[in-house]
Amino acid sequence: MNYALIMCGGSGSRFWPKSRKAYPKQFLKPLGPHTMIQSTFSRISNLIPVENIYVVTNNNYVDIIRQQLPDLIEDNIILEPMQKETATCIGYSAVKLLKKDPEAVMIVLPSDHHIEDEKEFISTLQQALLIAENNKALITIGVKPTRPETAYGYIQVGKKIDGHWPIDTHKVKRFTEKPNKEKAIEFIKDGRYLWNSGIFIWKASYLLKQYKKHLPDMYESMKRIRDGLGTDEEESIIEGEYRKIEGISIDYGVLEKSKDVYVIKCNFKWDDIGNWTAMERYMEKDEWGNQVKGKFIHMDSRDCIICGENRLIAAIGVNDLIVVDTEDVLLLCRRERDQDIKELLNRLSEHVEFKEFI
Ligand SMILES: Nc1nc2c(ncn2[C@@H]2O[C@H](COP(=O)(O)OP(=O)(O)OP(=O)(O)O)[C@@H](O)[C@H]2O)c(=O)[nH]1
Ligand SMILES: O=P(O)(O)O[C@H]1O[C@H](CO)[C@@H](O)[C@H](O)[C@@H]1O
Repeated sequence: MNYALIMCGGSGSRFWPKSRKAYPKQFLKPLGPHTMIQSTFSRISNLIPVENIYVVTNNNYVDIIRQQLPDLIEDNIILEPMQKETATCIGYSAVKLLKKDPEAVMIVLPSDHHIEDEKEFISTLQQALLIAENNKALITIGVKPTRPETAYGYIQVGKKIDGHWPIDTHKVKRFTEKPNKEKAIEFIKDGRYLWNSGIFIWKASYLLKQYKKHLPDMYESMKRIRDGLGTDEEESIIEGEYRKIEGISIDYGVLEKSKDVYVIKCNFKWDDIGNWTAMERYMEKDEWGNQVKGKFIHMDSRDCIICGENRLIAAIGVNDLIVVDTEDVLLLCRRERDQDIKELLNRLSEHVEFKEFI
């Protein structure tokens, strides 16, 4: 059977200070009337019946999820004892699904994507499910790149698959997660690369075989978790294994290493609302190139992203700044350094007196 797994345990640090550890970006509405997790859930429920939609998260977010997704089945919340990156949350979820259904095919979805043309999205995933069900394939959805973004994975597209696959599918020649700027520019010039959308389709059993090969320690942990499911020690076994696991993302852990990765190019509009500069694609520019939400007055200030709340933001002669104002935190960041917000939060966490602001 087919299942959807929505990953919803991240803290959205690059979207700080609007996104906070206690209330991360997937629960916010940066682009419209619904929160990002609500849009993700309603989009996929057009393909996967609600009984088969799962959300993997941790205890911090359960109440928000229940409140924001009233249609999500209570038992379909998979709880991680701590955050250990995407390979861990996907592997653990695969083990849980396999316990219920040894033939489970899973669609893995982040909860912070913006997608337009939902019909095309559903139709692409439908075809991908058919391929994954019948082949030893890790399928990714690829996006035509438009800029040398360093926050994404890059897929070098290889040979087209001949045979009876229901949609144009290519072998992935090489997968490079988050290249540096130089490499990203090279990939864009080359023209044979796609971005990795972060949406994956595979058989849960086949994915775990790949863990055995490429993440053997994690695989052993997953086996012990599997054996513990349904026993009195289930909770403590899961927690113990999670403590031991060295967290890694699915991209570095499996996709960069595996020889069985395939890509389907998407024909729907896709975006990752991962950081503040993502907002520039959705905010109008004034004649100075400033993009403004909230109350803003300026003299001679250009190309700034301004996100205010209640206070008036006033600027004189500043350029290329991201300004995000909230009730208790004001962020000032040069535009090209917005990925560094993650590092800033690491530094914040070293100061006990600033803990409440994370
Ligand atoms: N359950 C679970 N979800 C995760 C984990 N890490 C990331 N996610 C989710 O996976 C998706 C993609 O992750 P990222 O874009 O890296 O999101 P993030 O970690 O919240 O954001 P940054 O802190 O800015 O990197 C988001 O929907 C996250 O909520 C994890 O360890 N467990
Ligand atoms: O967790 P991150 O940092 O958002 O990166 C993941 O998602 C990107 C697309 O959103 C992908 O491009 C990456 O390859 C990766 O899967």
